[in-house]
Parts: sequence; C-alpha cells; structure tokens
Amino acid sequence: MLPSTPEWKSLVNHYNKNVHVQMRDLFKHDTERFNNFSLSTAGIMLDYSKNRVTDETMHLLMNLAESSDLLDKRDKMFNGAAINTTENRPVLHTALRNFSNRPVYVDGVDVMPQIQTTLVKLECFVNDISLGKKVGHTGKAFTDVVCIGIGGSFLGPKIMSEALKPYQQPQLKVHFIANVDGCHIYDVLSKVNPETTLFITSSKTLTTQETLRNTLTARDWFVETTTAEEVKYHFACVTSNVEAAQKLGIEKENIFPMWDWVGGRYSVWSAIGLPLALAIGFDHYREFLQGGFEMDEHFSNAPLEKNLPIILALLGVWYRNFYGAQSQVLLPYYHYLRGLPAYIQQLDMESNGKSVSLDNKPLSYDTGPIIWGSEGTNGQHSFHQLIHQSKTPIPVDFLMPLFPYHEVSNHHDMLASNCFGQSQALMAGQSLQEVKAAMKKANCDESEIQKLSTHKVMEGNKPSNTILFEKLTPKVLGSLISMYEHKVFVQGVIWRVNSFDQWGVELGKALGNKVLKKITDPTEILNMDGSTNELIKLYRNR
Ligand SMILES: O=P(O)(O)OC[C@H]1O[C@H](O)[C@H](O)[C@@H](O)[C@@H]1O
Repeated sequence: MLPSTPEWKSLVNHYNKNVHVQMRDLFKHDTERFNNFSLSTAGIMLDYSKNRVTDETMHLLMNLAESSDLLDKRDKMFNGAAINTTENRPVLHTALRNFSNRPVYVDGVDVMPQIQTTLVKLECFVNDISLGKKVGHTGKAFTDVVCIGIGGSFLGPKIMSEALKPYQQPQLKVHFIANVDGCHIYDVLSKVNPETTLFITSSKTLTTQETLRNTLTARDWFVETTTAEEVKYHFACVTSNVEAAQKLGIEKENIFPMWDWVGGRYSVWSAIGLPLALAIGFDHYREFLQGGFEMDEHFSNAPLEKNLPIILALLGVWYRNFYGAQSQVLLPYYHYLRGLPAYIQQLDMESNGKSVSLDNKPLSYDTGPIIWGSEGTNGQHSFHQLIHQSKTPIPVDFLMPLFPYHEVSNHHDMLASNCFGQSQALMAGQSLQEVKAAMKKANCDESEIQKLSTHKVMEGNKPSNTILFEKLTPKVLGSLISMYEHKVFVQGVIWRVNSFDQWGVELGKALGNKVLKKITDPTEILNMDGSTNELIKLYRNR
C-alpha cells in the first residue's frame, strides 16, 4: 500500500521535521524564492512560492511521483491504452485537441480521421448558423440556442461560454437547461420564440433522465405552435448513442457523434462543445482546443520539476495526505471565470472521490479533496474569515488575468491588490506582538488591547498558489482547463485510483427511479425504509 512505500515514509519524516517551518522565514532567507518556486508555460504563470515547501519537499514529492510510474501512465493515456479499467476504455480527450499530426490508435484504428470529420461537420454547422444560412422552419435566422444537458454535457459549454463572454457573438443568445426542476425550463422557454430557436440536446449516453425529460418538454412546447414536421429544422443532438437520437426524431445531419473514450467531465473538447462554438464562433473554439493541446505538450514533455500540472498535483497531495486538508478552494479574481469552481468540482471530485484502488482494494488514505470556491473579492466579505483564522487547513488557488477586457478605470488595480493582499495575509499572518504594536500605534488603550489582541492574531503560514495569465483568451482558457485535468490525472495516479469512472453516482439514480414509480402510482406498496416511506406518503398527500 502507498503509505508503506519508502517515498511516502520519507515524506512523513520530512513533514514531522518541518511542520513548524514558517513561510515568512523561508522568504526571509531566500530572496530568490519567487524565482525558484514559479514557472510559466502556455500563457499561464504559476507562483507556488507561498507554499509550505522547500527544495527538499519538492524533491521528495517528485520521488513519490516517479515511484508511481507516472510517466509511463501518462504516455499510456495519450496513446490510447484502456486505462479506465472498470469500463475497459481508453481515455482520449487529449486526442480531441491533438494538433500534432500524430495518429492515436484505439484497437489498431487511428481515431484522428473521425475526430477531424466531426470537427469539420461542427464548423460547417456553426458557420451556417452564424451566417444565417441554416435557418428555422419559416426561413428566419436563429436568434437563440437552447442547450439541454447535465453534468459534463452542461458544465463545460456553459462555464466556458461565460468565461469567454468578451468573445460572444451578439446575434445569438445561448441558454442552458440542466436541472429537471421545471423552474429551469420554464424560465428559459418563456424567453425564446419557437420560430427562431435551435435546441441542442447534449448527452453522451442519451439515457440521462433529466436530459430526456427536458428534451421532450421542449419538443412538446415547440410543437404547440408549429407541427412535428418542423422539428427537424430546430432540433440537434450531440451523443455517442446516435440510434437513440434518431429515435427522438432528430435528423441525421443534425446529430454530432462522440465516442465512449471521452469521459463526460472531459467532453467539452468533443462535439459537446458545440454550444460553446456557437457562442464564441468556431475560430475561437479552435483556439480553445489549441490551448488545451499546448498544455498537453507541456505535460508530456517538460521535466517533472518544471511541469505545471505535476507541481500542482504534488502540492495537493502534500496538503491532502500530510496536513490533512479536506478541501481545496479556488478563487478566481475575474467575474467571468466565476463558474470555474463548479467546473473543477465535477472534474476533480467525480474523478478522484474514490476509496478503492485500481487493484480493487479498499484504500487506507484520503483521495480527492472537496473543491469549492467563488469569485474574488466577494468571498473576502464572507468565507475568507474561516480560511484565515480557523484551524482547518485550506490550500487556495488564486487565479487572475493581468488585463481585463473592460476599460473601466481603477477597478482592475483594486481587484489585483485584493488578490495579492489576500495571499500575503494568508502567508504572513500577524503575530500577537505585531497586533499589540499596531494597536498601540493606533492609540488603543490597554484594556482594549487586552480584550481584542488575541482575536486579531492571524496564524499565517497558510498555503496558496497564484495563477496569472495576461488575458483570458480562448487559448489561455483551454490551457487552464487542460492544466487542471492533468493535475487530477497525476493525483489519481499517485492515489492509485481510476480517475475515469463514476460508479458512485449510480445508486442514487436507481433509487430515484424506484421512488418516482411509488410517487406517481399510489397503488405501489411502500416497502422502503421508514423515513423514505413517510416522505413519499407526505408527497402523495400534498
Ligand atoms: O452526457 P450524459 O450521458 O447525459 O451524462 C451526464 C452526466 O451524468 C452522469 O450522472 C455522470 O455522473 C456525469 O459524469 C455525466 O457527465
């Protein structure tokens, strides 16, 4: 098991010896610390100097990575080996953004030609809609796109479109419906006109309850004012289950394929990205893919100690397994990137929230952390209190563009100063002595100093990464997402879990379906647990 490996034990010893080391002192003794613990690649700069690490820590963490056969496993992923062992599938989201001209084989067949054919089909579809060549049944250009899908078939297109708002095409409004909660579809449908609306159902499996229900409701709503004949002009589908899409009455030319070797949470790079391509235009969508590819090349070729995703992953393991950090907070200091924590939540928590190893053994150590967060500076006025002063260690990723797209003066300087100020406060803290001195300087009287000084102490020594980029272009966003994907991959390798399945979501779905039967059919016997039976009764009698 992992904890009994010499590499892990060395890290335990190192942790015990250095647990009291203060980052403040590390900075004091090494004026080059920023240069030594930062790197730039693919348009992204990572400053990881505000972490509780020394050269030795990084060296020991790299040893851990090497001893996990990381490099071999990385190459296996890129080369199409069936590394998703529980589903016996390769994991090839990287092939979807492979601009290298290198073939990628699955069972002896190069998958690149089918990827390229689908990209061309997507490009034509997107351009035809943008240029008003593909129109609704009355000949009017589409003004709205309603995208129906959930999980990976929703978060990627929605959050990436939001993040790239400055690139959005003004003539087309893209809306998203994920939840089966009728409020969601009601809200969206009340804003659009069936004559000029295109519906896209996105579902890898096309068996997802919420997506099927929403698609049928949208279709009924559409047919109310048109006829079933008109559906073919207004409905498209992205799926690996082409047959089921045809059964839904969707025209073959409006069906975009994907493959079972693309995981849902990695699928924004596939035709699932269609809503994003419609929102920002195909050329920008291609730049997004290129950004992903640039990070892939870095991840594949850079040495361990200069490898951005590997460094991020190892820092995460360091805090998760040695400091007992239960969560990781993401703080984008950029309003348009506010959805990032929700996106990384699915990516990270669905990938590494596991407790069984690849060789089917229960794990004795923690794996994926809880991912949470929201945009800065908003969090500073609510939950940052706990990050600064509670006993719980919460490593932070700060993210910020150096330049905004707007020209509103003064705002970006203030945003940046808050971002840097927060990481500084977390790192340096404020000792009792410093608090007292500051209070004296501010002419506080002795009793006030006695009463308040301990409350104002900031322990400091709280770790953070700062991730900066010039502007959040489609390319940089692609690199950023690819960076987090590889971070999660590396951690999964170290923790020896399958990062590409998600068996844990199945039981809830199955039970939800059983409950639905009992809720809708009063003759069904209530033979579940006491609580669920009573809840169903209450619902039936409402
Ligand atoms: O794309 P679909 O097949 O509709 O799946 C949508 C989502 O549902 C599942 O429950 C999985 O947990 C997700 O990984 C997936 O992205």
